[in-house]
Amino acid sequence: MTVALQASGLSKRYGDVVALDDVSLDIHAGEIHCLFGENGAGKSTLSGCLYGYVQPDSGALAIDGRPMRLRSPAEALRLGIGMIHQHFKLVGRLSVIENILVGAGGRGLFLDTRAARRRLAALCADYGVALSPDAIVEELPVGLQQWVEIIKVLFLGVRVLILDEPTAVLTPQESDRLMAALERMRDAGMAIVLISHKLREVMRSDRVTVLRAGKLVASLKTAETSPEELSVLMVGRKVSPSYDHNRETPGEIVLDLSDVYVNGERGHRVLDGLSIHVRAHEIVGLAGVAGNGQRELFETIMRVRPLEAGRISIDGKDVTAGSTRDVIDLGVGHIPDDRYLQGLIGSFTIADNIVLGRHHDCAFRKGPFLDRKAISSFAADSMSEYRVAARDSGTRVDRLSGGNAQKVILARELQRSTSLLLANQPTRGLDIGVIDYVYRQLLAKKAEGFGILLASEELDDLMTLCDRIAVIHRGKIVGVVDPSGTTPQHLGLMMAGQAVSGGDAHAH
Ligand SMILES: Nc1ncnc2c1ncn2[C@@H]1O[C@H](COP(=O)(O)OP(=O)(O)OP(=O)(O)O)[C@@H](O)[C@H]1O
Repeated sequence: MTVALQASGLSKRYGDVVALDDVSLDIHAGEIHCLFGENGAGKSTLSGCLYGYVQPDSGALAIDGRPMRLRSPAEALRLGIGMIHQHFKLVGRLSVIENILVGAGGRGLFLDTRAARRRLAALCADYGVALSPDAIVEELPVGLQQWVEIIKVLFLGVRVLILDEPTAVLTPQESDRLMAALERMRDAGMAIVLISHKLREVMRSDRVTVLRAGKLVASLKTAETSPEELSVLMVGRKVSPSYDHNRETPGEIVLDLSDVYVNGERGHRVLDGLSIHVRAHEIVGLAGVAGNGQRELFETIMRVRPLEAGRISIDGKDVTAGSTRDVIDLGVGHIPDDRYLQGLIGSFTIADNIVLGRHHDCAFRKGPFLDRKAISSFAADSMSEYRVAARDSGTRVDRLSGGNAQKVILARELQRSTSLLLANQPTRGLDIGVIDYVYRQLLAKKAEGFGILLASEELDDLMTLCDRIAVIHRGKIVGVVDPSGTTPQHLGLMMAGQAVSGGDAHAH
């Protein structure tokens, strides 16, 4: 097998944090190579070094056997190395073909539009993607936007493609399609580097490299390892948990939406007569393909969006005309699906993010002033409880790894809520050890008497945790199922609007 990309002795520090510690590995052509490891283990830093985005403090790279220094991503692209990031780098208001031409033009290639359209059509046919060249990128569902990114890079003829948690934003069906496409690229001789936290994807790779605390702990042929061995290598223990599912009788209704109609920014219906309720001691799942109104539903409950019609009450109080502050004051916690847009202020410290919205709390004030000492010590306790890996609570949140940033939101929202928790994709980007922790936290809150509304594109989350699962399609609840009486396949069909189930969102 030819080595397409070779790293030797890569090390990188950020202040006191050793993000990479003397890592050497070979990436072969014709191979899907997974990078696996806990949140903060160094996967993004390593892939950044392979793509010229991060400059290592020491170590070397060789491409096709020739020593090379990658000073920038543009240089990496010129040498045939492309990367797909978690946050897409597309121009939303431009069309698919315009985005592709911008990418190609940036590399100094002249491409006439007709030839580009032909090439786009051929690539779409090859990978079975239905992408119209004139569609406006921001109007496309996330799964297709990701394909624009991928095709933009394939246009440049890359031989090494690095993908940073590409399936985190995809439905199970879309993830499957993407994995199949990566296998085709591999079969065509490309080298694929895939960062993933999902064991079922990792097990589809050819080789897996496990990182722990910046060190390479193993580089194995996937066929010769197992999910159990990988989780032991990754976190130092076996993670194949079973959860205490206390199916107590649900209590009072803590959240009640009836016949809610909401319009989006462009005047179109985003919630279309939606009704759902959640009781105390109950976790209600919300299953749906991204973009079917989940985010709008959470924002509506948080009173960020105005209602056209309908009623919302929380803990028996009508909040239809209320404000976000009113909702927070009723003890509602909200874990949003986009941690950087809605959940955190990147330039603030961990401590300031953990007490965000609670600055008036007397526990954090000394007369008219903020009690910095109290805030720091509360934040330090939260960090150890939620295992946020960072030097101290004065670290800026935009310096954290994705999973650790998510833990900061969880710490804040789980601690400040008292009755109702709204969780939208709470496990996105988390490693399996942390997911296990989050599951236990949510079940503990349920046992305490919380009502929880949980949206997740990970059907495993819903099947494991929920008492009922409501399926949302085009802004409506199209059915409610008991997780023990359904299968992921049936849920998938309901999510696509192709199957119905008995019951409505008000059924228990
Ligand atoms: N720009 C930066 N400044 C300071 N520290 C950083 C920076 N980038 C990364 N780090 C630190 O380096 C370590 C490795 O981070 P990295 O993002 O590579 O981890 P990861 O394995 O990709 O994690 P995740 O699975 O959570 O995305 C972490 O402790 C992180 O906080």
